[in-house]
Amino acid sequence: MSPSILLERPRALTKLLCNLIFTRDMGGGPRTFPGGVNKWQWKRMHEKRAREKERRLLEQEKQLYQARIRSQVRAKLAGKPDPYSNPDLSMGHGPMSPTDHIKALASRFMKEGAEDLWNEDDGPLKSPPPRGPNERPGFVGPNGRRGSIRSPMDLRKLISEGRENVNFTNPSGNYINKRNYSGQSWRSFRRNESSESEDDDEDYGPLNESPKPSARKLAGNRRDVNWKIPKISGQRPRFSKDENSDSGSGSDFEGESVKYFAGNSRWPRLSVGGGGEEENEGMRDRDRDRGRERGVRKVGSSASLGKYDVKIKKRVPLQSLEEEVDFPLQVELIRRQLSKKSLMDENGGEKRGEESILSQKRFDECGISPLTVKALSAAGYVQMTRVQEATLSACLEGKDALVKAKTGTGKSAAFLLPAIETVLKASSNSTIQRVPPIYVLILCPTRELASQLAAEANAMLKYHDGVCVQTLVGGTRFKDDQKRLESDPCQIIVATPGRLLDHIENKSSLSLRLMGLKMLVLDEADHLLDLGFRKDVEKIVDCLPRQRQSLLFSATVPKEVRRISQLVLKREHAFIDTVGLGCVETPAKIRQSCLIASHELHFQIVHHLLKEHISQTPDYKVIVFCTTGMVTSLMCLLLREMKMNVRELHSRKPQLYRTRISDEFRESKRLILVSSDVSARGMNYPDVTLVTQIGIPSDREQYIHRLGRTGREGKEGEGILLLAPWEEYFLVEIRDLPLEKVPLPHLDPNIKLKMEDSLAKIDTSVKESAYHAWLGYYNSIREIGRDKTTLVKLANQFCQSIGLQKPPALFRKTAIKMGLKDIPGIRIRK
Ligand SMILES: Nc1ncnc2c1ncn2[C@@H]1O[C@H](COP(=O)(O)OP(=O)(O)OP(=O)(O)O)[C@@H](O)[C@H]1O
Repeated sequence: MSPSILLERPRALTKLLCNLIFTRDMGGGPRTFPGGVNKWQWKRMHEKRAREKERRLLEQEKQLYQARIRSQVRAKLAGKPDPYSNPDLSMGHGPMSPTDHIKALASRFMKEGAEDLWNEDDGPLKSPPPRGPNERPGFVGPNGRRGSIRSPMDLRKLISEGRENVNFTNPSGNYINKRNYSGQSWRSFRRNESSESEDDDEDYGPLNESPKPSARKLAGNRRDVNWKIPKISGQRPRFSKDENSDSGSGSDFEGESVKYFAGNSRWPRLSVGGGGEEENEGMRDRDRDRGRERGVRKVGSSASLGKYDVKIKKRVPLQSLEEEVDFPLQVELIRRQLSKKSLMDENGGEKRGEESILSQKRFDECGISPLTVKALSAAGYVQMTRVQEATLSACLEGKDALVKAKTGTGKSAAFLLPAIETVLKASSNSTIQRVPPIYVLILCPTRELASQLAAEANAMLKYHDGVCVQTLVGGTRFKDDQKRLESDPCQIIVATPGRLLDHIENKSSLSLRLMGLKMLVLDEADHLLDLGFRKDVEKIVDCLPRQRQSLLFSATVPKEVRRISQLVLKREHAFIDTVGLGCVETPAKIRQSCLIASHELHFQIVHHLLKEHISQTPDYKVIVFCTTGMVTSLMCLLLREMKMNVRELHSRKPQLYRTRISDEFRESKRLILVSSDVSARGMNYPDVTLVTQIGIPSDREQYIHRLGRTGREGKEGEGILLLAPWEEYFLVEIRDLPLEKVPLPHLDPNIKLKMEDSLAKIDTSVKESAYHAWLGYYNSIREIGRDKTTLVKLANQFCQSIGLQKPPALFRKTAIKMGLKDIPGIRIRK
């Protein structure tokens, strides 16, 4: 439309402007529907048309039916033979007799499984009122109830004549399914209901059941309980909270469920709460009465059987139930059942000696280089582990993969072997290049893990001359990295994201070398794709060639990670889960227990647990995980004061020290490592006998990884989680894991005094830093960090437990950042 036309035709201009404004306001795309309507109006219009069409068709059917009855009555009055009783007519294509017509309708609608054909307007919404002895349907008696002049056709008889397996009425006049009816009282029938009723398809609602509940209504009324799809037999689809339900009533309900009853004439109301059989019966009567009072329509639509429509049971629409029940919770329940089962299986397997992580397949059968096989044999690897067997062929084929396998099952070798093969293949294919390409990049979250992976890769490369690995991790001099990279060109790099990004952003030659990348591996992928690392990982991935193979490995793959893994993986990647859906994610041979005690007892309890473990385990090797670096430091100092053989490892320590301690702990026995989360993931310290976690881990995944430092390679292990009472909520997150709550041990009062003495000897600055770190850690945990007042109170409890008289002051800036500035109990530094 040219501008001049618009100026000449102001209406066209207005319309165009309206369209523009309208389109923007609605946030939709351009108007593409005829008649100037938007998509919603268009949709509504079509829905309305469809409804009208349906109504018209039903009206036609009704008229046809009435016409048949009229002609039959007329013929009868005129003394003529019933035109529809003519067998020629009824057998042929002519109009049917009313009886046959009803029979036909009945067979169409009343057969088993045909309930799906019933539309929402079918049948009476309320059960027919109880009839007096002289009352008949259709006749309005003096009491206002309907009766009938003529005896109604006995539809039940009609149906039962033609069909064996149809519905019968229960003693209260409601229909039940024949196969469920045994002539008992309705209640006792339900009680004695056998496993026959286990078939969901046989679960029907009562005669006067309202149609399917409105999704919105149900959702609106839903409370945070475990909803269960109820098993209902010949009764109103009833959901009730399990606590009061009569388990002997044969209702088949387990756990909590929703009670759902006809609260208004059309839609059932959903309520949560107790209510046994009696209450429900009473409810039903009340609903019936209410329906009567309001003159609820008692006959169905024209498509129904009119007053003979004694349909009483409408199958609970399974689809709608699936929508209404809390689906994630249903999944969770199933998961838990599977967990239990798998745990039992695993325990059974244990007994049969099936707990080994090894598979039957040998490395020399899987098509990897013989030199690698030789190196593996030298390292004592002959057979593959299960995860290696499950992943190796897909990885060697060049597929992208996301792999989940339990801790300590050999994931590192599972990606290092294909990585080495990739280098060998690429090296043999390439010509001499000016900048030696890096073929494999392995990202991992910690420096110690990077060193460990590089060491493992080097062991596998023992007989491959010319292939080498380098690490790029923080805590070392950047210039040294650069020199190393130049003097000793490598094909495999193991890096932590931060340091690698430094190199990429510094425009070192590394960026150029990464252009030849063939394979990217993310070890501890879920952690690397977590908020802390994701940005760096995204930036790194942006600098890598798109034509590459990507492998993601972890012992935990939460749903969000599965989704965002697409950042790195190709769409058609393989997801290899060797844990199995619904199976316990922790190794079966780790005994897990939990202790709940107030903060002031924590140090004593830790001391007691360690002493006990040492006395029982001559070759003990223990890791004590603390929430933060400074709390780790304090714990280590305290245990050292208590004359225990401890080392500390956390990010506050210089890298050289960290490496030394890590190596020492790997090689040693009879040593306790007090560590922050730097040792939580991937670290393979052999034969750790006990892992203790003090305070809540940052999340469920972190609990699993920390615990996984023990019980590796299918060996036995022990894990103890020590929580303060207010931290107990965390147990819900790990409820599917086999954790046993144990009572508090008896604590020696002398140890308490000794502990207090030892605490007094520790420098106040360490305790103050521990308080600040504690506050920062828990402030970042959603569940408690939101309630600042409570958080500060709890922090002050912790403060007292570490022997500080009053909480140390915070810098104003820090307090503001943490949202704690005006919270009572917080002291601000002047
Ligand atoms: N094929 C094999 N045969 C024998 N031992 C193996 C084999 N593969 C791996 N291992 C050993 O199993 C142990 C655990 O391996 P690894 O550290 O790779 O586990 P992981 O699954 O990566 O654990 P995490 O989830 O904690 O990172 C190591 O000691 C390793 O040497």
